[in-house]
Amino acid sequence: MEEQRYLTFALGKGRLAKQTLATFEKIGITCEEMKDPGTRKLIFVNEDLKLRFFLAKGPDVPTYVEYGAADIGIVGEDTILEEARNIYEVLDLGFGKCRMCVCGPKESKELLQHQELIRVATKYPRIAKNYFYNEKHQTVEIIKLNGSIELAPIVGLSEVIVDIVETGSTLRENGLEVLEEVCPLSARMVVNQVSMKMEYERITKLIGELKQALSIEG
Ligand SMILES: Nc1ncnc2c1ncn2[C@@H]1O[C@H](COP(=O)(O)OP(=O)(O)OP(=O)(O)O)[C@@H](O)[C@H]1O
Ligand SMILES: O=P(O)(O)OC[C@H]1O[C@H](OP(=O)(O)OP(=O)(O)O)[C@H](O)[C@@H]1O
Repeated sequence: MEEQRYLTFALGKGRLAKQTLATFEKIGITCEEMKDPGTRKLIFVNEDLKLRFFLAKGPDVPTYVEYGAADIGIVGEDTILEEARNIYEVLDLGFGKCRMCVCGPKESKELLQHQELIRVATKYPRIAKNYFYNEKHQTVEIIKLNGSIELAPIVGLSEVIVDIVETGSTLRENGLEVLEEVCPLSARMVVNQVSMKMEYERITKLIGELKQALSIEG
């Protein structure tokens, strides 16, 4: 019998990692070594199940999956939209829920309503551009930042931001508010296009098990 090849998973390192591992545990996929917070190891193997896991920066997950270095990835919908890679999005895992929003001081609401040429600071230039240009047909100046986005309107770098809102506490503590909602977000499973064909049975079985464990309909 032909030996089964390893299925490789790329998992986002940050906020989603813990829940992703907990979800896999529910369907009997464990990787104890990976849970060691002190480890500097980057890749983990489950010999029995013929699975490999690695942790990567969120925005790199779709890249690994597109090139086939990973068969499967778990990453936020925001990252999938921003990276726009050729990959299949196969499952909404239902955790990591948050919203992509246009935020700012309440005075900026009027600037949005009057379609003024405003500055928009964001870590997500593609999502921001799509929202303002294709959905709202508003010309804006997009300024790319890499973090602490809420600072931008406070220090006068931009009139608004496009950023993730979860509890809303970062906005509240900085005197900002949600002005418009761009889209809801959650963690997704993505699959390499060739792997989907070559490993169809294993991957669809995995999707079925995850759906059952997470009580996802359909
Ligand atoms: N409050 C939140 N802030 C940011 N992301 C959140 C939040 N709640 C859920 N998420 C989801 O979790 C994913 C991972 O978030 P995380 O902050 O760990 O990664 P990142 O923003 O890509 O990394 P980094 O903070 O290292 O730049 C996001 O892409 C998003 O889908
Ligand atoms: O609505 P909340 O629950 O307050 O969460 C939203 C905040 O969390 C994220 O920032 P993160 O902590 O990832 O830091 P960063 O801004 O440096 O990316 C996001 O960019 C918001 O700033």
